[in-house]
Amino acid sequence: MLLIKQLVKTYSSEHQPITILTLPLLEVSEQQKVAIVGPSGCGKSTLLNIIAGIVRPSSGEVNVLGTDILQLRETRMDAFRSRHIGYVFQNFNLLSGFTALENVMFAMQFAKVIPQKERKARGLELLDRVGLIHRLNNKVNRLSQGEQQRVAIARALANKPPLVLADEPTASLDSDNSALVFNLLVEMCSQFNSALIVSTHDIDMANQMDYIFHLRKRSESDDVEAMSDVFA
Ligand SMILES: Nc1ncnc2c1ncn2[C@@H]1O[C@H](COP(=O)(O)OP(=O)(O)OP(=O)(O)O)[C@@H](O)[C@H]1O
Repeated sequence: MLLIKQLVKTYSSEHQPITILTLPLLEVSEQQKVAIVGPSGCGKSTLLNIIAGIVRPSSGEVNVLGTDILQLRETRMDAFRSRHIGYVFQNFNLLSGFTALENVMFAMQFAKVIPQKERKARGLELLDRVGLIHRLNNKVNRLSQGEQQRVAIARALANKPPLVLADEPTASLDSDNSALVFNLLVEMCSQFNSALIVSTHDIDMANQMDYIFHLRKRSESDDVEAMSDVFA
């Protein structure tokens, strides 16, 4: 389902390039649930954005569902993502001028995986599933933070994606909503047979996953060590 090999992400800075992520190997199988944990700045969001094809790595291999996504140009990557990957962001990333139902429907219209005549029924079913059937015609900017994240979960699962990514999906929520939203995300991925990769600082949430992947924050001494390996 997902295979990452020898991944490196480097950003250029004023003085010298800074490597913020190195990842020799990460493999996720179908329907597996994986937590990515690590200190702030270790590259969790960057890793998820690389898997989603939003950020390009400096080197390495990223294979999603048998496709080498680094070979896809931007428009083909957008189409691939919309069909195969659901993404739940920390700050929801909903279209604020539109209703809950419209947000879910737009995802289906763009991907064209769900036949047109089934889209409305599926949107209603998903919003019912996340407990928002009474809010479906409300503009999302009028919804509470927890409600907005539940719309985002419904949208992420709208196209029955085999892979769902979630970047600290409960970071903007209070503790009651956090548990509710996280459990909903996990349950819905199980229900729709989607693999889930979630970055989180919350160890209780990470412990609910099948596997915890620890990312270490890189330090300047890592680069010095790497340089001395090269010159050894
Ligand atoms: N476009 C960019 N240009 C330069 N540096 C960047 C860029 N994007 C991210 N970084 C740096 O890369 C590092 C990793 O960032 P990232 O957001 O992936 O970390 P994170 O583990 O998700 O952090 P947090 O837990 O705080 O959200 C940080 O030091 C960040 O400043």
